[in-house]
Amino acid sequence: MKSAMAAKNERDASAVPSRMQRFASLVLTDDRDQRRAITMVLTTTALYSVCLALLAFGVLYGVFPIERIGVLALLLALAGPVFYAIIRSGLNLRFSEPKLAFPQALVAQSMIALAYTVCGPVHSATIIFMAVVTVYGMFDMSMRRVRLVLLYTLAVMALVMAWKVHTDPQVYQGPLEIMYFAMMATSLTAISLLSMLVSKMRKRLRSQKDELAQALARIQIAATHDELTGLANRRHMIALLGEHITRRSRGGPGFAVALADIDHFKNVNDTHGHRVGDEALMTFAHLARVQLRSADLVARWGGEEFLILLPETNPPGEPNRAVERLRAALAMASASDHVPDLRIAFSTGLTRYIDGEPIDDMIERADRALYAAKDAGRNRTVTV
Ligand SMILES: Nc1nc2c(ncn2[C@@H]2O[C@H](COP(=O)(O)OP(=O)(O)OP(=O)(O)O)[C@@H](O)[C@H]2O)c(=O)[nH]1
Repeated sequence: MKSAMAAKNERDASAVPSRMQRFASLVLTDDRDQRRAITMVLTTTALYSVCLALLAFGVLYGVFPIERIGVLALLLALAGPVFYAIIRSGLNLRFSEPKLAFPQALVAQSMIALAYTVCGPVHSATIIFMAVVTVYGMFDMSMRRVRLVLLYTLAVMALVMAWKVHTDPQVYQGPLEIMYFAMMATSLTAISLLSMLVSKMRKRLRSQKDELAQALARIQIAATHDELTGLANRRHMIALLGEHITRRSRGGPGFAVALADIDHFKNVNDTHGHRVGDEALMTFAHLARVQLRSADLVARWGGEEFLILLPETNPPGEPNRAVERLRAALAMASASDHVPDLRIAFSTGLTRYIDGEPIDDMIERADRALYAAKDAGRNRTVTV
């Protein structure tokens, strides 16, 4: 069996980030979205490195002279680090699309167009990289931006091809260039259409995810709150009491509970109707929120009964004062807009939590105190 010390050391070790994690934090940052953006830049940088290696290979075997590819090589070497620096510094967060997929796609297509003009006999092979860029954009660009990148690419390539046919007809032969352009336009348009479909699907998925999150939040509120008064419900209050008991067992503050029951509530319903009765319950809930301390928690325990959790804060006796403040406020306030003269009062059973006792024992004691308050003439607090 592991010693307590060994287990503690293990826990401590897992809390300290490993060297690898620290390196990843440094290079990729700890922000999830920024990490995704940087990962994309690093991937394209790797692709640019492969292109640089291919250029070096071409120069080495005399496919094209070194002076012709100088500018392209410089751009390929700079593009990745420049985008990395922009994103790593957080400058990208100022833009509407922080991943910078759109400008990166435009830069990539421009470099490929440049490669097309300098790669001599292998120029037609560079077109394939344009398809790669379009596929990349699929996951991060809106439909509008995919369309813009396509139009930009086709326009630039039409100009580049026409210019090369005119200035270097030996290598860039008119009929062949027309065929290359047609093949490129067809494949890029097809990929862009697919890209737009994916973009549409992503948008739909995102809105469904948002709707689900909202529905979940609504369900959580419905499961923990009372519909009429908006107060915590009995189930939620039991969970809150459990949390306070756990905190207390770990040396946290003590607390008291007050079980409050509206006096002669049946009369309110019988005399003025259920709707006015509901309004009276809402008035109680509203004033409880306003009059109790911010740390106090109120729940509708059932019917016209409410449970107030009163954490013990200095000075002692404060819980009782909070309840009496609520009593005084209710005595002054109209309980219903429909019956302006209607006032409601309540009786309270108040008790402190005794360390180690089960929740039910404390509630039972508060209930007994509540009955004693009713027996003693109502509209008062009995503390046990
Ligand atoms: N309008 C309304 N009435 C409710 C609701 N829940 C419970 N009640 C009513 O609350 C009344 C409770 O009546 P009783 O238990 O006899 O208590 P009481 O009339 O307040 O008498 P004491 O507690 O002895 O002062 C019943 O008439 C219930 O119908 C509710 O959500 N809305």
